[in-house]
Amino acid sequence: MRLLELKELRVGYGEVDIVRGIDLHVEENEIVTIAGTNGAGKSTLVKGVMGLAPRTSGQMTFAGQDLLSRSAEDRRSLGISYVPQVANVFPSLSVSENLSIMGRGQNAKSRMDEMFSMFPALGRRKRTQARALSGGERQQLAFARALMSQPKLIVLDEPTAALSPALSTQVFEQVKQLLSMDVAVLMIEQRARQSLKISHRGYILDSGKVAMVGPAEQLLADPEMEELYLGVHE
Ligand SMILES: Nc1ncnc2c1ncn2[C@@H]1O[C@H](COP(=O)(O)OP(=O)(O)OP(=O)(O)O)[C@@H](O)[C@H]1O
Repeated sequence: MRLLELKELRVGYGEVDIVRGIDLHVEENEIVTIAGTNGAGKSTLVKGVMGLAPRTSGQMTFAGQDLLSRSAEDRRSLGISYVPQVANVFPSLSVSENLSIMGRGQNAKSRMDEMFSMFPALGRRKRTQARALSGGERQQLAFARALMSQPKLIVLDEPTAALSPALSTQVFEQVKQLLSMDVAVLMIEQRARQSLKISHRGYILDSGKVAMVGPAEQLLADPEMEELYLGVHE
């Protein structure tokens, strides 16, 4: 089933449209990469999806329900979780506290236990303040927080941005594992090659528009893609 569907989406600040008519979709249990040039509008696009941009127009549905008319909070309640690039954990709270404040209802405790089995490093550091975690552990905590509400789609803004190549490889492995939790992933990445390798499909943005789109293996094999959009960060 088609989860997220954007048609002719435009997102802007003030007078200017940064995202200028984008069609994009994410199916259930699919990993989709958004890559492209600096300033192409990748973060602005996902802020538009999450209801965090000042001006958004076009069509946007989630599991068939209109998103544009809903608040950011309602969008999360429908089953979309967002992991921003920065400020994605509370540094002064412990690992457990970071998770428990995201949990709702009676399932919160068992969901936390699931998170600790999925991310054993967090299970070993339950009482540690988030600010004392390593970069990789902090990113795991950000994922775990986003998963607490049992979303159907998780939106990641450059999850490997501040990480070494070795830690980035670990993060990509963890993103792949999310599929086993029945979660689809929409991920912005500068490390486009690595990201496409674990994705089903990709969208390459340039100046607020989709420059290239297709199955990940097709994009990886495309000489134009190689020349224009790959290789800078790898
Ligand atoms: N809050 C804002 N107000 C006005 N303009 C903004 C705002 N945030 C971003 N922009 C502008 O929107 C354009 C696209 O930014 P955006 O962060 O979406 O690009 P990006 O593709 O995610 O880039 P990067 O890969 O560098 O993170 C940039 O020209 C940026 O200056």
